[in-house]
Amino acid sequence: MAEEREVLEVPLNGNPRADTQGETAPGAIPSEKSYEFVADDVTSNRTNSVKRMLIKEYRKIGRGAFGTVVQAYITPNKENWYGPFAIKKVPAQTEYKSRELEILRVTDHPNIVKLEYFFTHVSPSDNKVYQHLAMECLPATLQIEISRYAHNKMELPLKHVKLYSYQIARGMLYLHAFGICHRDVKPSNILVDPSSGVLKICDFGSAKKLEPDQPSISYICSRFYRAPELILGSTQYTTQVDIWGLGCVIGEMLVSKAIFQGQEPLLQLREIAKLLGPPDKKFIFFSNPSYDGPLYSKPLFTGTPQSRFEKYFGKSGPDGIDLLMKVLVYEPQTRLSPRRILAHPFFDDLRREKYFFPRDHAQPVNLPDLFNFNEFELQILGDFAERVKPSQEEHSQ
Ligand SMILES: Nc1ncnc2c1ncn2[C@@H]1O[C@H](COP(=O)(O)OP(=O)(O)OP(=O)(O)O)[C@@H](O)[C@H]1O
Repeated sequence: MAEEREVLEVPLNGNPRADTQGETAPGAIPSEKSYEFVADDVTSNRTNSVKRMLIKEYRKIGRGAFGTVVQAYITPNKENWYGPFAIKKVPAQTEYKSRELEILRVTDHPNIVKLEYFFTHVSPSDNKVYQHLAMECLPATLQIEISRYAHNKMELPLKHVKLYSYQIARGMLYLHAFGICHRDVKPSNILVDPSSGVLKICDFGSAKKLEPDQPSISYICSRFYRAPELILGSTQYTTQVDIWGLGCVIGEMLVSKAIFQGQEPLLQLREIAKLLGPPDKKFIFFSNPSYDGPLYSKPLFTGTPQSRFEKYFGKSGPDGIDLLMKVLVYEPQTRLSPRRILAHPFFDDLRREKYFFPRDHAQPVNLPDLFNFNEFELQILGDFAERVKPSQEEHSQ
């Protein structure tokens, strides 16, 4: 999947070359305090070449359950600095290969974070070996972006919701075509550049290539974003668990808070039933024949699910409500597929108008390229390609 590309040598204060797509612009190395070390076996993910490199780490930009993420620059000769990168450090696995590295090595897509280098290094603080994944660095996560608006008692503008939702779905179209299920879709695992509108899915630490008829553990995914079949304990789930996560993320962008906030794992299903209505007994049985938890079979609201969706997500308009009602569906096989999501009228604005207003910008900015599909994506889209792409007329506006 990943194309071989020429190694990128970006001069420290120079402009990145025009063909440096995916490489972060260098800028000047910050003068703040840094931690430096030499790594002997830095592999370039683009060329597979292995070099001894000097790494300069600046600041911690993320912390997860398993490791930390730092901003860093890398050089083979102290003259040409590459970066900034986000280096994710996780304890090196000795007994089995890291799935995150395996997946990032083969993925190559505008909406999937790009791995540039990887290496192992012994941490001086605990003498343990850590795997280092040096990825392109984006300025924010969707969680940060949502909370910036919420802080000012605002919600993300609808155009931004569309722009971000579309790119998540496009990333999923690509991943799911390979059977890769992310399994931890949530706003803090979605990177964004709010000034350009570019979005990339990150954190493949829980991801797995699902094989038909092979069971997978159900205890994955952060609680608020877990698909109903995972809550019920299904071990035969599909990549559609990510589509549920996408629905939760779209809802969260609209209302500035997680839409299903179960205080305990099984109460999560109750939160879902408050919007969707009671889950069907057949669905529960198919998800897990030995499920013996609460069924929430009594309606928790009066009126129709449609009226609930309208009440929760009225801001998204009829198209947004229609999309959410087709994504937040109990039965995974009925949930929309990524290509049907991309073709949904909710995204027609993106096909019609080529600009958006980033936060705090009075002037419009061009949308990132949302329709530069490669041959592989066109193949997966099939007949849908014409519905997803802007029509020639719209394009020339
Ligand atoms: N490429 C990147 N660019 C900028 N920030 C990043 C990047 N990758 C990760 N981060 C930051 O680091 C945080 C943690 O990264 P990541 O989710 O990959 O680690 P994790 O240990 O799996 O975390 P968790 O346990 O929360 O899922 C992200 O939420 C984000 O804030």
